Amino acid sequence: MTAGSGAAPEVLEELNRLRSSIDNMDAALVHLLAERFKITQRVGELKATHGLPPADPEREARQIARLRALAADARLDPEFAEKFLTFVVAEVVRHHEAIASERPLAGSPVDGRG
Ligand SMILES: O=C(O)C(=O)C[C@]1(C(=O)O)C=C[C@@H](O)C=C1
Repeated sequence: MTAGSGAAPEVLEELNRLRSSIDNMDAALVHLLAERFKITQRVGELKATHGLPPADPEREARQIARLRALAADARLDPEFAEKFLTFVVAEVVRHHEAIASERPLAGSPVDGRG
């Protein structure tokens, strides 16, 4: 059964209005994430070039604490905010590791500059 079938027309209109806002927010989230990944791509290249480790657990701990506080203020479940950040950062670290495995270190004989 389709959501809302059999419901009054005004209920279906309200459902459609709400869904339209959800679609806008989902689009905004995708664009925000795409911009975040563009920046982390540059971070990954910087780290790989200079031999820095892909993950920084202390930075992550500070980000989690900050996001949990922001979530609580915004009445979003802090557990959910932490899970979301952890999920995103795990993907970023995976990208960082891939970049590091492809890219020579700055100053190494194969970096093309030495
Ligand atoms: O800030 C960094 O060092 C990053 O590589 C970015 C980032 C993030 O996505 O926010 C990813 C991995 C690190 O463990 C911490 C943070």
